[in-house]
Formats: sequence, structure tokens, C-alpha cells
Amino acid sequence: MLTIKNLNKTYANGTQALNNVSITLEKGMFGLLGPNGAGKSTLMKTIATLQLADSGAITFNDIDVFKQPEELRKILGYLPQDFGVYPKVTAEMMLTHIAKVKGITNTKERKEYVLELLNKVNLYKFRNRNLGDFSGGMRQRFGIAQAIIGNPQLIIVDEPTAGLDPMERNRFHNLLSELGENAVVILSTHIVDDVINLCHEMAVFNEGKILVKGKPQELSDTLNQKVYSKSIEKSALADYEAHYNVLTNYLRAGKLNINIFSETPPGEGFLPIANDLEDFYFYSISRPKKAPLTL
Ligand SMILES: Nc1ncnc2c1ncn2[C@@H]1O[C@H](COP(=O)(O)OP(=O)(O)OP(=O)(O)O)[C@@H](O)[C@H]1O
Repeated sequence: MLTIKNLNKTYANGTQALNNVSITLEKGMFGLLGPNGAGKSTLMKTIATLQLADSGAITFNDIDVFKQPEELRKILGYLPQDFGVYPKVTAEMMLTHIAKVKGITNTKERKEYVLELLNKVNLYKFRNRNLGDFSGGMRQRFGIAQAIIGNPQLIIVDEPTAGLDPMERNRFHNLLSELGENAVVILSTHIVDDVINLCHEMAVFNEGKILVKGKPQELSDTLNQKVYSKSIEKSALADYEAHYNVLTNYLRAGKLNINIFSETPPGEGFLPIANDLEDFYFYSISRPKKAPLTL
């Protein structure tokens, strides 16, 4: 179990990236959903012992993460947002090296383990290709392979699907979902679909704070019968935004569709819709400028 208590971090330039963050996570895949700049990477790096907080505590089972970073690193798998690779090293060579560092000392055992891992992430046939020649999706799958060496109990993946095409994303999702069976997995993302597809629990994170935590479907359902949609002229968007709590706008056949939150039927040509997690996400991060969040 991962427990985070009253975590605070303000960067030297005055940006408060973590504002009294407290959360407890158990085994399974947990989605941390928030917009760019919300502070997700700061939180991930802090948990991964790459930077310190100003105050607060993180424990993983019996490990005090700030006092025993070496202990945490032994059971941690981390796929950072900016995942650099050595371009002239092959996938097999790199994984062999990491496996050695992580303590798999027997040469034969290590070779078998690495080949099995390459198979698992669907990179076996590219095992002798240099990492610099990998596509974005292949790199991400390699990233997962390096993160899961040694069966970590805590796995952190930071914005893993940004830039992947739908097929690569699918493959990557399948791989990630297996991991949640045996470990605490934190998936940090701004992509709502990643959370719907993968996570049994989630939190919306913005401006350094956890706004709300729960099961994706249950959170989404809190807005049932409160989301309405209408097709409008593009030029009218500002007017609608001034009068309604506009959650999302998207083009459909050249016309602009808006989804709004309203406690009561708004009339004016708005129709109720089958709302989803995206509506909930935008509703929760639009607070407190617009309607207060009452759950
Ligand atoms: N080293 C740093 N020095 C100063 N400010 C920083 C630093 N790192 C991050 N920030 C700022 O802290 C805030 C949170 O950044 P962070 O990268 O944690 O957010 P994020 O949710 O991961 O966003 P993104 O998805 O864009 O990476 C942002 O305002 C960012 O500009």
C-alpha cells in the first residue's frame, strides 16, 4: 500500500506544484488524471525518489520513501515522461544491462529472462535493433520492459500514451493492464480514455491538489441527467460560455457541439445526453470558477 501524507512542493520560481497532497493507493491500476502543468510529474518524480518534497511523507508498506530511497528503488518500476534511450544500443543489450544492475546475476537465467521480457512486450523480433531506430510505440513498450524488470511492487508510468497511434496505444494498454494484477500501478495522464480503459480507481489532479478520488464509472455517474448538448454556430461559443457551464466543445460535421453542466433542464434547444468520464473530468477541473463540485 502506498500512503502519501500532506505532501508540499514549491519550486524556486514560486510555483506551488504540490499543495498538501494526501492519498492512499492499494494494489491495482490507479489513474491520476489532470491537465498539463497540474503537478502530476512532480508527484510521480517525488514518489520515484528523484526529487524531495518540502514537507510531508510517503510510505510504501514499511518503507519510508524519503528516509530509505534505496529500499524503495529496489521494488520500483518507473517509466518517466521524457524517456531517453541510448540510440546505439540494442534492446536486448540494454535490458540485459538493467537486469544485471537489478541483481539478476546468473548469465543463462538473465538471457532467458530478457528474451521472455522482449516477447512479452512484443519486441522479440526487434531485439537486435538499435533503440534509436525504434518507433514511438516500440520505445514505450521497451520503456515498460525496463520498468518491470525484477517484478516491482510499485510501478509508475508518466503520460505513457501521448503520441502513440491507436494500434500502438491498444497494445500498450494491454500490457499495462496485466501489471495491475500484482502491483500498485500509478498511471499519470491527461487522456481520459486511458483511465476509462485501464483504471479501477482514479483521482482528478489540478493545481497541485487532488480534487476528487473514486471509481471512474461512479464519478462519471454523479453527473447523470445533468449534462446537456447542443449544436451551435462557432461564433456563438463565447456567448454560451458566458451563460452556461460549458464542459467541452467539439466539431461535428463542421458545426460546433457543446456539452454543458446544468442542475435543471436548460431549455434553449439543449438536449440531455449520455454523459461520460470526460464530462466529469472537465466539470471537476472547471471548479470553482463555475459550479461547485458536490459529491
Ligand atoms: N524544475 C522546475 N522548476 C520550476 N517550475 C517547475 C519545475 N518543474 C515543474 N515546474 C512547474 O510546476 C508545475 C507542475 O509541473 P509538472 O510537470 O509537475 O506538471 P504535469 O501535470 O506533469 O504537467 P505536464 O503534463 O505538462 O508535464 C508547472 O507549473 C510547471 O511549470
